Amino acid sequence: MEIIRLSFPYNINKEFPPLAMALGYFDGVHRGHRQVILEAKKQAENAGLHSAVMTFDPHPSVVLGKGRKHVQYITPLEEKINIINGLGIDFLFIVHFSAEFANLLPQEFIDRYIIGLNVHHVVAGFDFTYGRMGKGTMETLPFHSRDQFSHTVVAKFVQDNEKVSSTRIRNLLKEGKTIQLPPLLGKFYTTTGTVIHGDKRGRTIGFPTANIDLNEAYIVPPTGVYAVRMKVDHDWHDGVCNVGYKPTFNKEATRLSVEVHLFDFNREIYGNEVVIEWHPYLRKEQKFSGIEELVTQLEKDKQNALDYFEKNRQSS
Ligand SMILES: Cc1cc2nc3c(=O)[nH]c(=O)nc-3n(C[C@H](O)[C@H](O)[C@H](O)COP(=O)(O)O)c2cc1C
Ligand SMILES: Nc1ncnc2c1ncn2[C@@H]1O[C@H](COP(=O)(O)OP(=O)(O)OP(=O)(O)O)[C@@H](O)[C@H]1O
Repeated sequence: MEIIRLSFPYNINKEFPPLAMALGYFDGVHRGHRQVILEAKKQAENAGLHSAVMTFDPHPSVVLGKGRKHVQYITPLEEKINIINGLGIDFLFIVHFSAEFANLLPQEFIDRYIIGLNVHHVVAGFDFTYGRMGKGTMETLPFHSRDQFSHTVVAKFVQDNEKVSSTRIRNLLKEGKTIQLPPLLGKFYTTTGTVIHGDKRGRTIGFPTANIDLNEAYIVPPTGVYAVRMKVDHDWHDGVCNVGYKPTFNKEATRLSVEVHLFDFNREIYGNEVVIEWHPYLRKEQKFSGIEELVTQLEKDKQNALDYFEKNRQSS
């Protein structure tokens, strides 16, 4: 897949082959997004075009929102690129979303970013909008096309009678409902991070943990205990994760910690890049009266997670 970064105004001398292009922000590249992207791929195959996706970075809320500088994503740009690449797309256009770009008239956007890039077929979802204030819609697209391209509107993809959307997924994540995500996202939610040094208390209580410095571009699930899988090098391991402030030991909530206890693991992995895959939320983080009480609960957490993984291995 060839990646082309565009800003406003863009200045590239390259000529592109005729393209069938999917348009959208695509945070999460969820199952609704996949309908759109795979439709562009299908249209390209049927009409002898090259397949393309146009996405935007950063999130429009950074530019249009209330002074927000840092947005957290379901899939930060790097992961979005990897997933779209995995779908077998030929060209990925990443448009820098700036105030100037957002201010383009719908016709200007179409002339420069669609017709100007040799797009012969556009694919977008029923609710896609373009141009200043989102004034361009799938209804206005034929008019703005100047007969230079055809288009396909992808119908609403729903789950439980509700549109699958990035907003819905973000809201579930923020409520810790990680187990409800796979039917929407098409996979479990994952985040990347680096293993850092912790207080080294875990190993003394029989629960060694890997402390993870999460890549801050990801949305962090809320505090609490989760069943997780963690990828170390190329292997996945089952475990339990605590997101929180360890109130049993810390008087004040200082820095949020994310620590993972893996069941079948005793290697030194400081500095490793890992991936955490988030399975069900198990319970709230609590302040225990002492180590003994904490350890009793950790044993229960471990058993609950083991039961969950065992059950799911049987059913899959
Ligand atoms: C599955 C799991 C659940 C945990 N739950 C709590 C909790 O409810 N309250 C708490 O204070 N600490 C909790 N912890 C954090 C432990 O206190 C912590 O792992 C231990 O103090 C070791 O910390 P260290 O790795 O910084 O040395 C939990 C840790 C794990 C792995
Ligand atoms: N459930 C869906 N069914 C069909 N098309 C969809 C669906 N969700 C998004 N799309 C389309 O995919 C493209 C990318 O959409 P966008 O990035 O705005 O995602 P979204 O999930 O609708 O996000 P948000 O919740 O932020 O509105 C657009 O063309 C949009 O119309």
